[in-house]
Amino acid sequence: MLLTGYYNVRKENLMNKELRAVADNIIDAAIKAVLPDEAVKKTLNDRKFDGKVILVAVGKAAWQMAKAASDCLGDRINEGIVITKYGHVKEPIERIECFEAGHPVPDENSFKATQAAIEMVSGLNKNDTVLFLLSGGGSALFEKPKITGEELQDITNQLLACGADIVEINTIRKRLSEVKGGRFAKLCEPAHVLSIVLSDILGDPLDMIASGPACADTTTCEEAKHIVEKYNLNLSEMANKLMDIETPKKLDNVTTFINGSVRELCSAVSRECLQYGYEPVMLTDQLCCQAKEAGSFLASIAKTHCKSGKKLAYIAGGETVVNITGHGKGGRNQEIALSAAEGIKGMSNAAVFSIGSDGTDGPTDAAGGYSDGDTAGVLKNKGIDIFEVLKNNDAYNALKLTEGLIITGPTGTNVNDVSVLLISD
Ligand SMILES: O=C(O)[C@H](O)CO
Repeated sequence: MLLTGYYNVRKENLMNKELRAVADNIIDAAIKAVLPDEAVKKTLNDRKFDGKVILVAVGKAAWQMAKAASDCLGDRINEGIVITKYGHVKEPIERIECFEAGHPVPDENSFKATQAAIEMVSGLNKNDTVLFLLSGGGSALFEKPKITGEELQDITNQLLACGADIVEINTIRKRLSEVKGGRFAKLCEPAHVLSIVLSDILGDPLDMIASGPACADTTTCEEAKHIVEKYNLNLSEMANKLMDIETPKKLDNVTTFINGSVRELCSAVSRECLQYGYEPVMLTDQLCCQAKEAGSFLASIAKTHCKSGKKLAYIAGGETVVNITGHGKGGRNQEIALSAAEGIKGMSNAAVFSIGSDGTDGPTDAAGGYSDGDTAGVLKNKGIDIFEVLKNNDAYNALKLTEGLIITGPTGTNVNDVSVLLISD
């Protein structure tokens, strides 16, 4: 079954149907290859548990990870809880209560579900295990704030708008929370926490992924206070005081396995490109520049190699950023595809696609975008200027007109983004 929505839409605007079909097939297969199921099962297979097993799964991939654990351990799991984003629970899982909650800003359901998880892990003893399945998105979904919910939402909005990176954002989040920065593992004591983590942060800093609820914190009060000052954050007296309280620096009850990251996504894309006869060239798995720059860069590579007579696939994994200057609709992957469109204009053998592996790019229903040599011309004929669209951050509406949106729905995984330039012979 194809995850991508391309086959459900009209295609007459697209010049290169073949490249689009290849792109869709690569995306479909690569996402399946980075679903967390096999990695979760591999970690759990043959593992012996003494006492109770309580499953707590948190993040955008929580349902998928919990389902894999449940398929593997069956009734060895006593009870459990899934806390994931709205629309991400696929079906009930036996013995496991599934909650959906707010992302990227936590909401009442995040708080309610987290309280239920805390109650589930309290009163356990030394022989019991908390099976903690963690993926990105967890910072918003898993939260019991030390300040009011309203203030936490306000500070989250300030952090998301001020240009702070995820490490800075999560350094602050940890101090405002009863569960982040290793505090959830403390709440599980004396039970053992077996933590399986899917990374959505470049370089896999364990204590930063979903703000590290079961990981000793490496950040300090000084760093937190510096971030407050740097971005001129508006904090209440209470929130300011919390910046002075240290998080756990050592945890004795946790074992952690990292089971997937953007490297696996890039490798999966690479393997799929080979299947279609495209020689893969891995540019980076640490892409972190402006989305627009990444798109222009891929287009420049196309200019150099489009006459090589070879089938080539240039792959860049990571997570780009968008500086919001307009009021349009879009996401970083859609901006990459659209900004590449101008540079590959008129090339009959080049296409660029870019997707978020979780299936959500920005606040849209698209996972990312696709453009080829025809995209810029189609938009021009409709009187649309790509530079103006990018200035207004409106890539979604432009790509919709060229049938360049890639729609997968929630995928069940979350290992950053991948962008690909395809050049056919
Ligand atoms: O939840 C979060 O904090 C981000 O997705 C990074 O892991």
